[in-house]
Amino acid sequence: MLEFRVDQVFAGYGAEPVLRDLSLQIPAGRVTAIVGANGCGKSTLLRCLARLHHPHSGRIRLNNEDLRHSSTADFARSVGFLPQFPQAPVGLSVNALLVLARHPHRHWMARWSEEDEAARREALRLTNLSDMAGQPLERLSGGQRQRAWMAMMLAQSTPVLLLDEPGSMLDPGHQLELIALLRALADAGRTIVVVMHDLIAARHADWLVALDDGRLAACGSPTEVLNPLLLRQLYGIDSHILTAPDGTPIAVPVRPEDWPLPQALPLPRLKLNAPTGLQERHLVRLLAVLQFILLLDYMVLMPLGAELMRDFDIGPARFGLLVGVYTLASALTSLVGGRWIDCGDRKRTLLTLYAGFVVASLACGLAVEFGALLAARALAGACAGLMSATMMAMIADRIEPERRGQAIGTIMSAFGVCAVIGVPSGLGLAALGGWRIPFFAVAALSALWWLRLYQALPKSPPGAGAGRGSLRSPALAFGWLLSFGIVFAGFLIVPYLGAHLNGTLGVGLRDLSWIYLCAGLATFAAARGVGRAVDRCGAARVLALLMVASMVPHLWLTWLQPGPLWQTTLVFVLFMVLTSTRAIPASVWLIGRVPPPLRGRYMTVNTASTEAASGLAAWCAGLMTGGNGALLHHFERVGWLAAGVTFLSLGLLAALNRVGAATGGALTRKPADQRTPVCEAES
Ligand SMILES: Nc1ncnc2c1ncn2[C@@H]1O[C@H](COP(=O)(O)OP(=O)(O)OP(=O)(O)O)[C@@H](O)[C@H]1O
Repeated sequence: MLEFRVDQVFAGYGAEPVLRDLSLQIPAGRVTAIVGANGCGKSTLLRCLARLHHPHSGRIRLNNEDLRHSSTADFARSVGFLPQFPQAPVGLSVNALLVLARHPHRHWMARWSEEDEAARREALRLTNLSDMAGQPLERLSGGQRQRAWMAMMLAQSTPVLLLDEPGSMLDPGHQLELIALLRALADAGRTIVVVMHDLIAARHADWLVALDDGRLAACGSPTEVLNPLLLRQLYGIDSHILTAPDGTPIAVPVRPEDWPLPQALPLPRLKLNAPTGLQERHLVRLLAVLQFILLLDYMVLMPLGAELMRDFDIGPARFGLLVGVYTLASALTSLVGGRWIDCGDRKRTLLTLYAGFVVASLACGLAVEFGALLAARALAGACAGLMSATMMAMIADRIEPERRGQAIGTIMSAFGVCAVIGVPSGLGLAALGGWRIPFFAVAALSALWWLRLYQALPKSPPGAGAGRGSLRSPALAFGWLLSFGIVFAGFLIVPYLGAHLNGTLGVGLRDLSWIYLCAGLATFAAARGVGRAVDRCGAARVLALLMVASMVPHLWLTWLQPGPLWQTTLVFVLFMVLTSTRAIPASVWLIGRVPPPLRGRYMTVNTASTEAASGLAAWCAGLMTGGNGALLHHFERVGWLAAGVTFLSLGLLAALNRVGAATGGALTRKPADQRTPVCEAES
């Protein structure tokens, strides 16, 4: 058995020594671990023991023989050295490495002996590499490669092994295997010296050598050496020393309280002013105006509710039908037309639908009886539903996920602009010339914007809509259900706001314009903020927050009794802001869960789902409120229902998020053809 003695060694790479006056003993037939902070000289000491680095002064002896005087061949047969970062030529197999390892034992003319073969097999067996013997090293993982180098050390059959961090890349199982192997080798009489950082593994050594800045800080058994004072000296850390079941000490490092926390600079935020940002902003602006016109057509009807009910002599239920038919038609055509939307160029599709919408708006203004108005609203809804889905698909095709919140926020801020400028101007026109004027105005505006889109809207990127695949996934279907719930809750109340404010709360048409103005301004500001928050904090988190908050005005507004105008305005604004901005995180969240090839069709069905929700909600609320003329009854019940549906939707969101996270993990293991078509889920 061989032991090392190191006497007053100074060693280093320049004028300043790394090892300073180092004296220590490395016992024979034992496992000795060298520990210490980065750069304290552990590898330098190991290289000195391996005769690869010569001390400036002092001496190192192996069994009383000065290393400087031992023969190279004898030393190679006695001491094996595994450096921290061993290198091998490309293509060298594990087997070839083991053949090289036997070199010191073979005469240059000698054939591969039985002894060599036995050493090779034994090395492969002990490192669990028999199956990989033919593999080139570069095809092995980091840990497998480390085991191959360990096999090389074993094949050398030297009585001394010097190992520099041999287990740094091993998994816990292979690390335990390595420790057991080192123990077995030491028990069989070999002297093992191993550099390690793992203080938990270090407890398995027989002997610890602790270096501090090139000097010996301590040596002895792990129980003697591992103590908080020494660890503080070596690493500047606090520690707890626990006792393992086998009685050995486990050092648990603890970050000292006085250490300053590292501060990382935040990543620069991606802005829309990148080269592609110009095109993106252009597209977003074009679609935002289009969204404004669609919303104007839809929203202007609601504050005209009281007037329409009086003019056509209909109750809230039939007015609910008037609102609902738009959304139901939109839902039906979205269901039927999904595949068509994905087939051709999206610009052409959008313009075709938009032409139908212009005709429908005109027909609304011209309607002389309730049936004609109903049919015109149905046509407008049918076109608008497919247009919304096409717009969302265009956004998804062209705008990166990290900027979608802002893009969709901008498009949806059209709601605020619509409430600020559109609806009050529409109502102003209605106050001057009756309810038909706003529809004529919408038709004229639509015709103008049709021309602008024809001229400026970019064509869809090649293959953007050519998606194949199945939408039949529970995860996707529940996404639609979530959209349904969110929209259903809002639209139980939204269509009756005009009637509620005007009929029940006694707000005049002029005041109504002001209230819509305030709500529009607030929504406009909030939509853009919510879009930015979505990009920064994640869509699911923002959506959950808005859903919880929106339950308050759902109840408050529907319970509200006639009172001061400021109070009505406040509740109304709160309601509009919290209810309408929920659509921003909801859309971003949904789009993010759908693989790109399925987006167009998915969003069409989603539009169908939301339109069906708004139509059904308007109809349900109409039935619940009953009453005659413009007066609503039991509107507070609608508020309770809205809050309840929001609460259930919140639960669904939480469940989907959990399932999404689990599915995301499963995606990597399932074969491609079995994958659930959910590509990303937010935490
Ligand atoms: N080839 C070299 N040339 C010059 N300086 C070197 C060389 N190798 C190591 N050093 C220096 O010697 C010092 C000790 O290095 P050494 O590799 O022995 O540290 P170590 O304790 O093994 O560190 P680690 O835990 O990070 O592996 C370091 O400051 C290092 O910069």
